[in-house]
Amino acid sequence: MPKILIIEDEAAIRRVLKKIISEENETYIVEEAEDGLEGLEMLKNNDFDLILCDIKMPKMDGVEVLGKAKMLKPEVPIVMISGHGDLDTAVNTMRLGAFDYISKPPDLNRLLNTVRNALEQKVLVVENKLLKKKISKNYEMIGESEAITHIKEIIEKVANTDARVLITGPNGTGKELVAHWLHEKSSRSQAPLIEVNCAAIPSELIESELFGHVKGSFTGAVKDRAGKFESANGGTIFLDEIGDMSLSAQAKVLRALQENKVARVGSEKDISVNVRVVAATNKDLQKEIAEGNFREDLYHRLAVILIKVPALNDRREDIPLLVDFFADKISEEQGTVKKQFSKEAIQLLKEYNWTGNIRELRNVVERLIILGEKEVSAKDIQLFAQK
Ligand SMILES: Nc1ncnc2c1ncn2[C@@H]1O[C@H](COP(=O)(O)OP(=O)(O)OP(=O)(O)O)[C@@H](O)[C@H]1O
Repeated sequence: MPKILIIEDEAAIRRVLKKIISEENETYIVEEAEDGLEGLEMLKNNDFDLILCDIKMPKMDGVEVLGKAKMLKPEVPIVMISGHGDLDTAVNTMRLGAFDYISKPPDLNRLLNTVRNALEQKVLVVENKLLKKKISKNYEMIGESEAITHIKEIIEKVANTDARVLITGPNGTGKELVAHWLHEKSSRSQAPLIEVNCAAIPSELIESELFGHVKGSFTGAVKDRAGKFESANGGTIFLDEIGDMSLSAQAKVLRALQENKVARVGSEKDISVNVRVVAATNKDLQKEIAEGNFREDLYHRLAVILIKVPALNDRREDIPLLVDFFADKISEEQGTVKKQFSKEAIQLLKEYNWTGNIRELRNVVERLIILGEKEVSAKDIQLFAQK
């Protein structure tokens, strides 16, 4: 059922809007906020499908509410309500991402049409996003820096072998991307790539997750179950965050790598598997070995080929390409015209003090696209950097 939020300080207008909308369709759920602050608070805590927002309001005006709401939930369409004096502002808000505007006093037909269209578009945007996520091979590796070129060369060379690969690098630098490329470019690409996030699985469950179990082998093992190694048979297993794996699980993985065999928890029977192993970690495994947290023999088994993915700050020359790539993707996802970034803006992004995580760059590009003018300028970036 579509949920609509009206942010409007005049109680009389709120009442009229609510009455018209609720009477039009009884499945519409209409909620009200008296000012922008209250509206944003409600938006934070609830999922709305549409917002109607007045422009002139005390505490926080509608334009500011629009900017903040777009940052919080970019997919929710916002229709501005304009009074006599702020028609120009209303027109301008469309450039800031408003879906449409209506004038006070609201014209019944125009209001209902706008509400219908906005709700339809919301459904489309969300569906589109989901589809894109599903079908897009989200694994394009952007970059022409020396470091990225070197990584691409290694991938080309080793993808089609069964050599084990250990990928290291800080969080969010593209380790998972490298693993996907290795799989996609290998002769195993028709078989599955099975990912296991070793840090996310409690240590007492990791063995059963990786190797499976037989019914009754522990409380909760209600039936036989195959593990990830078996599921990945013929393909690749990607052991992400391997530096976080317990020592006892490491011993089991070592055996699987040495013998290409696994045994389900609670069973004596060995099962042969043909799996290529790719692992990744953001930890310094040499240090973990020195501290007794990681098995040296396992390290040597895993790190036949070592790929080090650099942090974003060590490959700043790729930032313009990445910004362009993300701007493309974001406009595609939002169904809007791609925004350009001025040369000066790109330069500032190149010099920005990043944490190194590429997700941060993507988020910043998305925010700038939503809040910036037709072309994102150096001023937009300076304003952003002050916050
Ligand atoms: N070279 C690149 N080109 C395009 N996108 C990239 C690139 N590197 C990373 N990304 C994107 O950045 C995000 C983080 O990448 P990824 O998940 O591969 O990093 P990670 O190192 O595995 O992260 P974590 O350590 O958090 O698991 C993803 O959305 C990915 O698509």
